[in-house]
Amino acid sequence: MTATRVLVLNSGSSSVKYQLLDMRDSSRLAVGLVERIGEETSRLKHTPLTGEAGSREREEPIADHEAALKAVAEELAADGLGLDSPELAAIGHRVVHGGLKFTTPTVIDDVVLAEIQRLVPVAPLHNPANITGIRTAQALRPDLPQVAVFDTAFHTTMPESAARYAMDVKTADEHRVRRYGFHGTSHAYVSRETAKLLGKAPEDVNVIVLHLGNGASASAVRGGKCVDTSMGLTPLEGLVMGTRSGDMDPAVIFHLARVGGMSIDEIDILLNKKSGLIGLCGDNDMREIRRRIDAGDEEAALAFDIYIHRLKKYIGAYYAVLGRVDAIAFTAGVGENAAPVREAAVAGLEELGLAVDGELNSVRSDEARLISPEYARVAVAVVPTDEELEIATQTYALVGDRNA
Ligand SMILES: Nc1ncnc2c1ncn2[C@@H]1O[C@H](COP(=O)(O)OP(=O)(O)O)[C@@H](O)[C@H]1O
Ligand SMILES: CC(=O)OP(=O)(O)O
Ligand SMILES: [Mg+2]
Repeated sequence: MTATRVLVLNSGSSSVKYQLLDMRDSSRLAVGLVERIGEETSRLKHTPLTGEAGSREREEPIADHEAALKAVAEELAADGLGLDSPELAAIGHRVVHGGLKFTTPTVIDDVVLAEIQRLVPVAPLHNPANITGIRTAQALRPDLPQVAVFDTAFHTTMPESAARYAMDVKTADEHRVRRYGFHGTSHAYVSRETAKLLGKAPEDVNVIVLHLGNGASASAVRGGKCVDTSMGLTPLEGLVMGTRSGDMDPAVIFHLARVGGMSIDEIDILLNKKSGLIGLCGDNDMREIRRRIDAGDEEAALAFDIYIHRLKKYIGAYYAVLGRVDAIAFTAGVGENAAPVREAAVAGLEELGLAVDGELNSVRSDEARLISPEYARVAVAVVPTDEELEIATQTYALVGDRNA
């Protein structure tokens, strides 16, 4: 039997998203999500897509990523899609930080795993979860190729002028301090899908991709290659996010330490987990923020305005970096669903050829679509991301033929 299935694991700081795909036609056999790992009650939502059965949910304490993955394996087995299947060709893992070493998907061995471990200090919320996911999957199927697909890989084409910070070169090099960028799998997929939507080859289009999830980043993509992105050494820089501050004067940190008496670890937690939208108004979910704004809540309205102001600055900056922009693509949870964010982000930018058609913008759909009016010089699009499909495609391209 030819093994044609790939299991994809996207382990986040407190969640695991997973998909089992059949790569003969890239169809999904099962999808699911484990949330609130390590909290009092965790939730596992599993959806088999092979038969008539609908989604199943489990609410129980799931202590860590190892327990989460074991629960996922049980759910898959209950549908006859267990990890012991001979049809499984590989397991693909999202790995957030790959430094400069990993520019392509990579079969994981001890050396690769050690390098991912070495990068934990620059992706403290993400790489540890990725490592646990890999180790647990290896224990469940030691015979299978495990492939790492790195968030940083797509950004390794950035020129030094965009990737380097303006600081002492020796210190920067010694500690590998530079812009790496993240969400690269999404930026790559969405920029390609945007070209497709325009009926053009990726080489022929310049796109600004706005990946607005809980973590959020922007990228400038010229002819299919990333030339700048908003996240930096770590996923803290750039846009206002659900719980992360994004850009600020680095001296804020010295001030909080010297004058505020805070420790470095306290400041780290403050800026990564208690800032952004949640720090500004107590909520990090854009749905809740919009509901509060509609009810007249001024704190939520200011948080929204700060979020949009930053987003607009990046649109302007990347417009200038690219010189010519063919499309702006909104993606991820907020970008795909929050019409008011899309409308506000391009409001007033008609001189740049940017506009959003109110009616098109209000349509809800899972399809990639244009939301700019016919006359606009620059296409504005909503392009759903699919990091799991992209990871599965890259994984199977690397190891699929080993099994043929
Ligand atoms: N219908 C919706 N309207 C507005 N915002 C939404 C909607 N659905 C999801 N979101 C936003 O998307 C975010 C999650 O995005 P997602 O891309 O899944 O993030 P992550 O992968 O970082 O967990 C939520 O926190 C919420 O702010
Ligand atoms: C890198 C990053 O910020 O990822 P996420 O949005 O999944 O937190
Ligand atoms: Mg995400």
